[in-house]
Amino acid sequence: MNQRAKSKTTAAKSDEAEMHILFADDEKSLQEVMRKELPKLGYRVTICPDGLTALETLKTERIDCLLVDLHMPGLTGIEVIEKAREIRPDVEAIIMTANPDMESAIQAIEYGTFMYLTKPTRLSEIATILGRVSERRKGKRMMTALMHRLQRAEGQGDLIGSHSSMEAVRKLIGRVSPTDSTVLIRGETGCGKELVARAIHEQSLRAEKPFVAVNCGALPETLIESELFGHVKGAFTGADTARVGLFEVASGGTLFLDEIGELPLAVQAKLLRVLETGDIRRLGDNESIHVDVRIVCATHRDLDKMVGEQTFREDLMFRINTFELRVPPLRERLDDLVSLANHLIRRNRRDGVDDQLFTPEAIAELKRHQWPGNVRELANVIEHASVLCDALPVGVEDLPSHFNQRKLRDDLIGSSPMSLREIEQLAIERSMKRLDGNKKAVAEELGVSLKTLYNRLNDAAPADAEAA
Ligand SMILES: Nc1ncnc2c1ncn2[C@@H]1O[C@H](COP(=O)(O)OP(=O)(O)OP(=O)(O)O)[C@@H](O)[C@H]1O
Repeated sequence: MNQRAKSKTTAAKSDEAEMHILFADDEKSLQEVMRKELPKLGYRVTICPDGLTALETLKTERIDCLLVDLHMPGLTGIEVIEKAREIRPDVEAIIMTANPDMESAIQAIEYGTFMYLTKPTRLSEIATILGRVSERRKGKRMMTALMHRLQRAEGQGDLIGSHSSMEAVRKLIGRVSPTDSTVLIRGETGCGKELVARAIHEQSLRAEKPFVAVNCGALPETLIESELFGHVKGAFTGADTARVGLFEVASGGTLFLDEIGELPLAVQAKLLRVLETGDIRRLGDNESIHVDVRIVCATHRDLDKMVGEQTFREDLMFRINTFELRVPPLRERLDDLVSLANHLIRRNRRDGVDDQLFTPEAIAELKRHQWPGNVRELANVIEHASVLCDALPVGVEDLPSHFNQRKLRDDLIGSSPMSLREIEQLAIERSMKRLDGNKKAVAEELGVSLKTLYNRLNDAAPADAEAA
């Protein structure tokens, strides 16, 4: 075996010792070679003398990769792959044949075969190909893991809320999704504009194609153009390699331009041209490329006012607001707060009883808040609570300190008269209890220096404080 094959052997062993290969071939000598050599490459191997045995094995064993001969007794390699797709859709497949022909090669492509090899095949070549299969599987697994993490962080993408204003939003999404119209989503920060954009994409005919979101406000002005349209090598200082822009990445799908109001005027002009012609030009390129992308935009800014102030182009405004959709702020649909809070806590916690995830006091506190940061602010509050709360339901004491302070104020207003000193001691006691006696955190929460806190604790219990 050559050096390259050797290095692949090591990689396979460390990266994916468990890749299970089914080798099917009626040639005895090849069976023996594979039985001996594939384990040396770090793979598990099952040998089958014909296609039917291969199929039976596929039903009972967790096979990751098929390495099959084209012409075998019983079933051909192509037939094995075709049937394998029904049993294990994610199985990778490699065909080997001493008699290659165009028809079987085309069929192999149709069934998503990874490689069509002509015999005799060197072992080093097989080692390299299996290494690539292993890499591909690793990439797929990583992608699945990332998707899970993203879903855990962002939720399943369900649009929660049964308030009439949300029902209206849902209805509009249903109407506009199947069309290719450009949509402008308006709403305050954190109210769910991106979630609405995703819903439009998912209910559209483009659902299987990419949904690409770009925050126009988060990119430096110098980078926006190359980010959106791409650039050729050497287009500007630092452009060492060519880069594909997000318009091309989103090809066939939806491009979500978040915070469109932040786009500089020069880029607004270019965007307008792209929307009118469907053609983009990479920076530094003379050729244009036609792209088929649906545009959905969002903003929390007053674009009409910006048009009046000439910071947003009127013609672009007319182009993007073919269809407008307003997502209501959370304070206008507080009836949805409980279902949202329940949904959000389930991103982090599985324990507790479904309809008792918050105490009535905690819900009352949450409902009293004005939520300037909307659902995103609520999501942050709930995340905070889910970390602090030992066992559900979440109580007022698990909410961030400003909720507690409001509770303290209400308690004090309703209590019998107290001296200022008593009120101060009460506030300290509450914070000490809540923050497990962490004096630094207590001082921070109460907005006093650590020294002042120690003085007050000394005033209350000189002997204890000295001992501490
Ligand atoms: N109706 C909803 N149901 C469930 N989760 C929601 C809802 N609305 C918003 N969220 C959640 O709140 C967070 C903020 O939502 P999103 O990013 O869609 O808001 P946005 O309006 O696009 O924010 P920004 O203005 O900052 O871009 C996300 O975690 C999202 O999953």
